[in-house]
Amino acid sequence: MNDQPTVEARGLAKHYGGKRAVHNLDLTLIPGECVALVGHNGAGKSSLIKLMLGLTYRDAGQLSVLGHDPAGRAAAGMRRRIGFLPENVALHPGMTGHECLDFYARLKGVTPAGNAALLARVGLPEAASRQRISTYSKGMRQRLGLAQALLGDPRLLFLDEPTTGLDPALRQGFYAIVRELRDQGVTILLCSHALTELEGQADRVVVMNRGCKVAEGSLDTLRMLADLPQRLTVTLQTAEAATRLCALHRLALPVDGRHRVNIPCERSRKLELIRTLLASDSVTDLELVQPSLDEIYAHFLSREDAA
Ligand SMILES: Nc1ncnc2c1ncn2[C@@H]1O[C@H](COP(=O)(O)OP(=O)(O)OP(=O)(O)O)[C@@H](O)[C@H]1O
Repeated sequence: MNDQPTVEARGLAKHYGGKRAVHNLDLTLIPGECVALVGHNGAGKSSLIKLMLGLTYRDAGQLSVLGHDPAGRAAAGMRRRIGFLPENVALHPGMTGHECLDFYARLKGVTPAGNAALLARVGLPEAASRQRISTYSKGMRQRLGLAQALLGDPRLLFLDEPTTGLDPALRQGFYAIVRELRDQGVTILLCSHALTELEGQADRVVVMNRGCKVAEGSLDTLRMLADLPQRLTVTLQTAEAATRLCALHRLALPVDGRHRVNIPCERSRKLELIRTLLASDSVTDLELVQPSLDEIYAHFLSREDAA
């Protein structure tokens, strides 16, 4: 597999009037990786994608996409090798799925010969592709949007909130296609707010806030960097034992009536605490709960806000 970066950005910046959308951003994407771009609304994710697509021009920095400056003269050829699924994909309601895909194939300058296979690949049955888009469910529209993004076998794929509104089965199907593409060497940049569903899907996560990259790494790396306390969920035999444990750790009393107490615990003190708890006869169960991805994400954003 070719390891030349698909995207290389150095000190990238974009302003809209006085408003900072992307600031001093460095980013490298290589073939065969799926990178998740996460951040609050207005963090600059779409602005970054627009720069990489050559839809807007940077104010500062260097940017190379598939070996070209996306704002340069040779960019049209480069764009043919990029697929883009916008958050709100524009599909003409009066067209059938087939007609719509043919239309986008012509726009992109690729042959529509493989369109039927492409529709089958994204799970849009032949009969459905002959229906008008106005009759489509959200899942069908999203699958057609993905087929549009896959036209011309792109080497680089931008997916903006691709799973919003999809049921769990469709989401799984969607990620199966993403994994297949990644294994074929396609670079995938996926914008998402749904961090929990990225576990096992994204090789790397880039966290953006107010136009800046504030953290980057695999989910495990981000977990380690955040170093948030884990939590021990302890189940006790009696309400009295639960009350005593709460008092010992200065915690609020359990409210679910199941004698379960959640004790936050620093990684370095975990084993000591577990040993003490196991020595007590009143403990009937013990579970170690890791900080959720949403908590890790909130940690990086709050750290930046404080700075
Ligand atoms: N065309 C534009 N004109 C003026 N300001 C803009 C324009 N596009 C984006 N912005 C501003 O740039 C900042 C970054 O916006 P952007 O759409 O890139 O964020 P985002 O992370 O994609 O948000 P979301 O998750 O809501 O899609 C915001 O403050 C936004 O208001």
